Amino acid sequence: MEVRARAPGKIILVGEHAVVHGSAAVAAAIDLYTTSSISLLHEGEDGDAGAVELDLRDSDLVFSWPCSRLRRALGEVSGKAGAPTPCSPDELAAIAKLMEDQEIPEAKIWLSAGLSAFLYLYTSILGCRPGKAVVTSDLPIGAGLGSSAAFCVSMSGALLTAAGTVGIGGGSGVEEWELFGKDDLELVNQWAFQGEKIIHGKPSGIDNSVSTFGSMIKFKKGELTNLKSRNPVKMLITDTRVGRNTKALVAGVSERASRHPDAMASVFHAVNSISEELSSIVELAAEDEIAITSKEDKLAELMEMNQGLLQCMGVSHSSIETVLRTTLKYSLVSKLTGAGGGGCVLTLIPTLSANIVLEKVATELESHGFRCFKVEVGGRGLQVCRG
Ligand SMILES: Nc1ncnc2c1ncn2[C@@H]1O[C@H](COP(=O)(O)OP(=O)(O)OP(=O)(O)O)[C@@H](O)[C@H]1O
Ligand SMILES: C[C@@](O)(CCO)CC(=O)[O-]
Ligand SMILES: [Mg+2]
Repeated sequence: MEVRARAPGKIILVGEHAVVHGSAAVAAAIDLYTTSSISLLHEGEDGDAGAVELDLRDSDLVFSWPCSRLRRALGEVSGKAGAPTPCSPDELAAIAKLMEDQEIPEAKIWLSAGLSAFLYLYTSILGCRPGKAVVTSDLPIGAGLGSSAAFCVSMSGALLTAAGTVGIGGGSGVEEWELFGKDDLELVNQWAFQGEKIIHGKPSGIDNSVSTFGSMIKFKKGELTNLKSRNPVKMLITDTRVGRNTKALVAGVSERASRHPDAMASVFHAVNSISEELSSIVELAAEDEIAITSKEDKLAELMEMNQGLLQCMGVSHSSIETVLRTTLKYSLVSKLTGAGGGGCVLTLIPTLSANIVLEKVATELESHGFRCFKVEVGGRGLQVCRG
């Protein structure tokens, strides 16, 4: 039987990078998903132990590891029902060796981090038994919208469901997306975090948490607060199409922080204040204590301040600056989202802004070779379907 799980990408409204260093950040799920499916296969009758296959549909690439090869490299891992054990350096080294068997095209070498996270999650949860995973995604990969987290959350959700560790009903025979209970979501989130560690190095956990639980959240030092938002914010997203890598950008900010500890501590402190203020504005607006236009003016100013501090951290990019300058011509405020260094930029769309302005700004941005799209913010997290 096939199990499918889908997990959303995210935007970070304020607080990226500083959140890795203990500041608060605010993030929200978006309506673009990564879907992972798992089908368990039977071992062959002629002593053939079968294989673990990963089909990355969007990249048109299929990877396969014979189970006998996995057992030789990783030992007799039997799969684990409970909380995850972090991937040890020895296990990581064995997984890196298994990557060498695969022919990853040079232009897609960045996929190896995702493949390593997959092998860790698959073998840790299901052991070295044969099976087939298929992944598709609406998200641009490596562009700041949490593609790595959506990959790890959807894969962990599908694997744990296939293992029978987390549960949804037997299914009504009609294909429909179902939600997990809170304890099951917590478990999926813990596994996804371990996968994110393989891809990001030192993740804060904000991306996998918002992808798992959905909605809009404040996140600080592993603690998550749900932010009720009655009038969801509207955002235009511009993908600069400049490739970047979250692991390298996070490491770069940490290096800057060790070169200038006092100055960077002040930057992180300022970001924390911005995130705290933004989350209380979102909550006040939900209770009708503040008018929508006043809320949007404040959000815009806080996002602008956060962008300045992200420049201080060294994670802006000339393509991001081009988006900022272009949207400012139309009195719209923007900031990078996710790890920066290229990738995606958010532009706050005020409720009263005219469609014609949006069309003009999007046309001008696209004339620079960027790609613009609108997203719904604050929707559902992980969902599962037994096909
Ligand atoms: N659908 C997918 N299939 C395979 N690998 C994926 C997929 N989505 C993400 N990945 C892995 O995650 C990596 C991108 O993660 P990275 O953290 O750098 O960017 P992001 O998650 O899109 O942005 P951010 O972390 O800033 O939100 C890819 O290089 C790949 O290894
Ligand atoms: C840059 C970062 O803050 C967000 C990436 O979406 C990294 C993290 O928190 O893990
Ligand atoms: Mg990521």
